[in-house]
Amino acid sequence: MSQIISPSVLSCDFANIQRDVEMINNSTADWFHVDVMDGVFVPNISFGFPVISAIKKHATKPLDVHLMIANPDQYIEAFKKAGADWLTVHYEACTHLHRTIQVIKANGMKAGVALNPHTSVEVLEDILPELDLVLIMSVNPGFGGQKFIPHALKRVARLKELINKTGSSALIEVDGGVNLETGKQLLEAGADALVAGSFVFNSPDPTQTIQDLKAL
Ligand SMILES: O=C(CO)[C@@H](O)[C@H](O)COP(=O)(O)O
Ligand SMILES: [Fe+2]
Repeated sequence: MSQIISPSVLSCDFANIQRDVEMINNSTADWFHVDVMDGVFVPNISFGFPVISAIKKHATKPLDVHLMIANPDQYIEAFKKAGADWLTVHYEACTHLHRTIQVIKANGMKAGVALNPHTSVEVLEDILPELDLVLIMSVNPGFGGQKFIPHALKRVARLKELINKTGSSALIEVDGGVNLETGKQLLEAGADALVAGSFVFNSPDPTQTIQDLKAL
């Protein structure tokens, strides 16, 4: 199976959101990466339910929703209603992570857990068989366009070993500073899915850039 490419709509032109959604529809991208930031868990605010619903209305591919919010439990059902297919919460934002995962799945979504750059992948060992996805942050969350933190490569390799050891079928997704160079290294380390925001949307031909990432 080739890698999953999930362009981050955080970097799209919000005045032309339908155009950018159609671009992703017509590209070789697999998912839409949708970053939700609340100004509490991360020092930035992105967008909420009306924007996600608007994206869902036009998207022909699954929405991969990355919640950078405190108390995500409060909103799980609402994200399902807005159109999330994959819902990823941060380990650092959840006190009862196991319960949160069960509730996401009970609401008919795939369940993911994101790890900040400082959080050891080993903290997920015991619940890996329950997870559909682990999102390794290769930048500190909150902003697009940041520089890739190289230790993400070792983290992906360690997580891959744990996934194999526990018999989990979780996908490894990586988010932050992904381009052709870091993307290639991440795939070699064991990543299954790459998120790319500024690299796609700041390029002269986003459709081709998505294709280039898909062809790595
Ligand atoms: O979750 C985040 C940032 O917190 C990301 O999904 C960004 O949207 C990725 O942007 P680039 O680093 O690819 O520009
Ligand atoms: Fe993200």
